[in-house]
Amino acid sequence: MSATSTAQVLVVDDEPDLRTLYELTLLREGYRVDAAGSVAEAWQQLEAKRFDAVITDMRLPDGQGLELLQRMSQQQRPERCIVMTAYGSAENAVEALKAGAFDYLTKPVDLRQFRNVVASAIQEVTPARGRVAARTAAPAERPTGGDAALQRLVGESQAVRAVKERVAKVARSMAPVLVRGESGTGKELVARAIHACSHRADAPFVAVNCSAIPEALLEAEFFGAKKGSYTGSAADREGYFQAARGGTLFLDEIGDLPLPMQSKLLRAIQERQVRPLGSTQEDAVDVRIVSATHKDLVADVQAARFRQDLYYRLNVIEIVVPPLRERREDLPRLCEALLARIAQDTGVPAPVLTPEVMAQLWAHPLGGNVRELENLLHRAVALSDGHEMHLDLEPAAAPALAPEPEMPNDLQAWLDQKERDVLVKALQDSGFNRTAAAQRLGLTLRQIRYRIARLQIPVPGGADEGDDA
Ligand SMILES: Nc1ncnc2c1ncn2[C@@H]1O[C@H](COP(=O)(O)OP(=O)(O)OP(=O)(O)O)[C@@H](O)[C@H]1O
Repeated sequence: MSATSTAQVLVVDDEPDLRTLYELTLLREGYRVDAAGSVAEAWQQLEAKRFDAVITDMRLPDGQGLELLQRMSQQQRPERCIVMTAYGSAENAVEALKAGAFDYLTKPVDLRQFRNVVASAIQEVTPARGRVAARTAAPAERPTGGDAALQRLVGESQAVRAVKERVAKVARSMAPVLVRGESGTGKELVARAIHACSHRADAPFVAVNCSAIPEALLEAEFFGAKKGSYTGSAADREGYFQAARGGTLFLDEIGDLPLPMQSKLLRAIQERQVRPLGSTQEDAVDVRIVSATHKDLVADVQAARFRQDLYYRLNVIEIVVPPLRERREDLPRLCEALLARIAQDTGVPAPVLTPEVMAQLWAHPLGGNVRELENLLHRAVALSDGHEMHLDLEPAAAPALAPEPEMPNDLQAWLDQKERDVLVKALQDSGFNRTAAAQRLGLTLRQIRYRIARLQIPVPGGADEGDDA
């Protein structure tokens, strides 16, 4: 507590009474407090010194709190910024988080919440080592567990690197994150990495698969239940929100949450309080929400299957995890990492992955993404007779030639498909040696490259890479 007691806070509000109320509340917590009544005044103070946290009202006489926030982030100011928004203006809160606010509070501000939010903002700039050390060591602020979690996300493709950079960047705020991507792409790994890179890393990470919980139990599972509040509840029990206190709550398959539960979740997020089933009291909760879906939630919102306001709340920051077919260059690294993991789990040394097996994998559609790859390798290891590995793939690794239609109604598309099928087959047969495939089809290397690029056929190394010699 001694580190936080010297923390410096700047309060920006144009209403003198409220300003005094905030100042007194913070002084009582042992912070040093300065105050400003406008954007200009706040900026003057910020130019004169550094603070640990800035708390600003949204509407100020000479501008918006958001402007202050944007200016601070442009200048890479180290202060955590908390924004106070009018009740019901979800847009403002979301805007503020997107602009880099650490957190927001809705007015009228609940002082207990106010103290909690300021404390967690200050705690995050002031880890145990003390404030000065934390500041000078800004780039190392992320705990090393975060690096390990990022490394677990194997891949050096541009797409995966972008995901990792975004994870490291967004981990620091409280803003909710929605992770989108097909099944098996690694969304949960991303969520875990966000947690591990955040200052919540020492608190729990609670993963919930929303589609796996019977509807009747959802409320009790999420918010907890008092003894006897429903049939079979023999003791008080915590919900996920309480279990994740101080940490991260990962809501997987959020698109499968039934509408009534969506409303309850929205309320819990907005009010930061949950009421266990059968209880008269609300529990204050401090959790960061990371959710994930493989669905098109925008379409679900349009079809009234998903609440728009909840979508808006969850999707403050979006991370899209690309399917494996868009980052095939990661395959060798992924295979290596997955085989190492399998070897560790089974205690059986991993068999050698031959270039033939690699070519087979490369040509396989892998619609189930990394999870499918993992299963394939598991099976291959189990079936391998020792040294070399063999894959047991479905025969139709390449799309089979379609039966000839009587009359295509789009000739070009039909021809493209034919050409694609032939090229894929020739490439596969040659182990993805483009020179050999071209020769077989009577094309030059240049011609086959052009066709591969035009038809967007995924090949090892990409269509523009050099020769396959
Ligand atoms: N980039 C990666 N590096 C290493 N392993 C990965 C990677 N992506 C996914 N995996 C592994 O693939 C499996 C599936 O990943 P994960 O559960 O995170 O996917 P998901 O997108 O959450 O899937 P679902 O939508 O089906 O829940 C896990 O065993 C995970 O460890």
